[in-house]
Amino acid sequence: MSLTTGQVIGGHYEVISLLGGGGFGETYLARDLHLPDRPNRVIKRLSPRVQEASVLKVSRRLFETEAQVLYRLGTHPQIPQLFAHFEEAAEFYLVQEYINGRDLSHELLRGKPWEQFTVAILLQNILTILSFVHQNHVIHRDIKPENIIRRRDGQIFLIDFGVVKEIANSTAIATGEELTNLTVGIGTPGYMPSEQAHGEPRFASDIYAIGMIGIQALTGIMPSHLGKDENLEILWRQHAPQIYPELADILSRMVKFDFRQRYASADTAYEAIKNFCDRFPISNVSHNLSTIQISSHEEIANQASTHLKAASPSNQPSSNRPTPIDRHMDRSNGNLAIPATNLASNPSANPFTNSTDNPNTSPSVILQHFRPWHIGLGIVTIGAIIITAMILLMGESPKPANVASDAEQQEKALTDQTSSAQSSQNDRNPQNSNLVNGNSDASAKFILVKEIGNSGGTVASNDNIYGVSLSPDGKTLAIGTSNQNIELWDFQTNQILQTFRGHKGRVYDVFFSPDGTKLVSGSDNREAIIWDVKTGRILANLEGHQERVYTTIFSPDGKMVASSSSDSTIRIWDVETGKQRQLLSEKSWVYDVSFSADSKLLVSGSKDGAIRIWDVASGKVLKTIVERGSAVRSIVYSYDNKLIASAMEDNTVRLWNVSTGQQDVLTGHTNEVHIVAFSKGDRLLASAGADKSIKIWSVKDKTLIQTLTGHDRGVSSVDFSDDVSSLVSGSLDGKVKVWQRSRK
Ligand SMILES: Nc1ncnc2c1ncn2[C@@H]1O[C@H](COP(=O)(O)OP(=O)(O)OP(=O)(O)O)[C@@H](O)[C@H]1O
Repeated sequence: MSLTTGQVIGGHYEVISLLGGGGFGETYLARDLHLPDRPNRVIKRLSPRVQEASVLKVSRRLFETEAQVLYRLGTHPQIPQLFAHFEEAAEFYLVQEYINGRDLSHELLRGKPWEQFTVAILLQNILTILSFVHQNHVIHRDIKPENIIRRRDGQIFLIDFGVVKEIANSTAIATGEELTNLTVGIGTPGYMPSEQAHGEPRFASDIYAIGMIGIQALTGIMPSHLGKDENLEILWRQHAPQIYPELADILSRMVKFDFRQRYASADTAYEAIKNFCDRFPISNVSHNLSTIQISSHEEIANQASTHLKAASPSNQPSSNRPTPIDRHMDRSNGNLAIPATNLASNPSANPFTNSTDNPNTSPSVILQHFRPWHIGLGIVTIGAIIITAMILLMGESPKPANVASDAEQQEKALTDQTSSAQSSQNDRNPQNSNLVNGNSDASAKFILVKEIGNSGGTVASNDNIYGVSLSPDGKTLAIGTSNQNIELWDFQTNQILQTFRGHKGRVYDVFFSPDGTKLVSGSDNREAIIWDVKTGRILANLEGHQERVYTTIFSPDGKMVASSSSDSTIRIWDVETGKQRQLLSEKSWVYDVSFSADSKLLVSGSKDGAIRIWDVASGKVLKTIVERGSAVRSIVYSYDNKLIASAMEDNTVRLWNVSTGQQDVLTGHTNEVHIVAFSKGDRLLASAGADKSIKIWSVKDKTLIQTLTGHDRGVSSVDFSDDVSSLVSGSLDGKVKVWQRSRK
């Protein structure tokens, strides 16, 4: 007989409602009357079918054993905690933590495939939990979307261990060859491999189930609707033609018919996905004023290694169960797994719509992110400002440690300023024609003067900066962050001015309109948004991209926005109406685009190496400069439109002559180059990327002037101030550095 609402069991658990019932009993939502705030609990009732004393004795022993396993498993931050177990009236009860959220079946919608890196992150997340489960000698045996709950704050939980059994044979565990005798009938068709269906589940059976969830996410097709080939392998790849073959290979291996051909452990499957993410960074883009780079592998590695550490049994003794604060901190990892598709199509599924639930916004959590070194950083920053001020007063230039000696070898740089460049600068932004052109000093160099955004904002130490953009008047700095926020900072006083909240994914790009009144931004959640800078109001949601948006830029006339995406399209939008004007189709991810000064042309750079010039009005390709080659991470028109600079994955920077197609190859970076930016007037070119350095080049001489070092991770974005007195750099290290040009 079922329990009824209001019934109290175990002396203090009051039944609220029936959540469900499986072959082993029922599951109820209840509240604990003994605790002050009467917290919700999940109660599982296991009813032995036979009430004979001898059978009950065996059942009791099994229940006791299983409860001990569940206590252990519940020490993982992504598995519900087991609070109690008891027997009442010959029935067995488990009292578990209630996970307030929705299971993944609400996100894995038919016909709505997820973006591949979102899937990769989700799989890594689940595999880290599975690693912990397997280290505890447990095969879950029923991993499916219904048994993965996403809590309201975004964290993923693996549930339904009612069917798990401890595996006795520990020697077999190491080989992955163990059997268990309590398995028949457990599992769900579609997610259950053949060996499990035949009563012989293995650790690799759980890997199969996770692989099938990945395939479901990538194809939008229910596993039971997928066919099999003559070798009984799942036929699925043709349903996800857009994904990297390398990722497809990993998924195919996870779901191999023969369990011996699957990954040997959750850890090895996890490693394979991690390596994939390392090899294929999500995106890197740049444009003519502000530039961005997304190198998700670094984040994924960090997040996942955090999970793996947490997953290690030695790190998870029950006495060390994460505190509520730990769990808050852990939430940010779960956040990344939110499917773009789902969030866009089903806003109610967004666990962050309730801002009070977002741990990143609560002062206590911001305080949690505060570290002693922030004080040190503040002192260093203040010191740097004072020293710089003294230097400027005395007309002296320091030789900071982070300015490489090659800068000194390039003393002759920054010469030969051409008047044509000056006039093109003025053409491009007439209201700025009286700006001082900082290039008149032939020996000027950039030195680090301060860092922005380290206190008072929302950026935590493990967040990444993807985009920086200086307003045309040089007073405001916009920062696009991995925590989904855009921050506006007073560039002079280093005070935060505003935080724009509205993106539901990592903000990959930010860009001011030419008059500085608007900002456009793009995110990995397919969004592009135009904001009113003064009020922070959303002026337009630019809806259409099917995958992450790498670049969002205004045309120099301020009338259009161009956006580029991993959906292999470039879209041109009307700023006034927010409507799409043009859809330009590429053959692979478009990392970056840049407008010509007259707003009539657009140059694009893509993952397959294609560099094309498009006619904005007609949407036609006017010229293909390169058809295939090294991936182009960033592309930018010079202000006089005579040159195009590109940042390449082959560690080079290239300068293309637009009329002849000839190129100069600038070498010096020791890793992928992710961004390039011309200074106004086209005398300087800044490049930066995975080698953590920023290089300043003389455009005329094609020589290296200076190398700026100091960032701890890849540099994602750079922007010159219009008067070329400052250079701002943002990095995956979560820092924004300001480099000022000083007289020597
Ligand atoms: N710890 C939990 N927190 C929140 N909801 C839970 C928790 N455990 C189970 N649920 C929810 O309770 C419902 C019933 O769960 P249960 O585990 O009994 O699954 P079932 O599918 O009905 O049975 P079976 O165990 O046979 O799979 C499901 O909707 C599940 O999402």
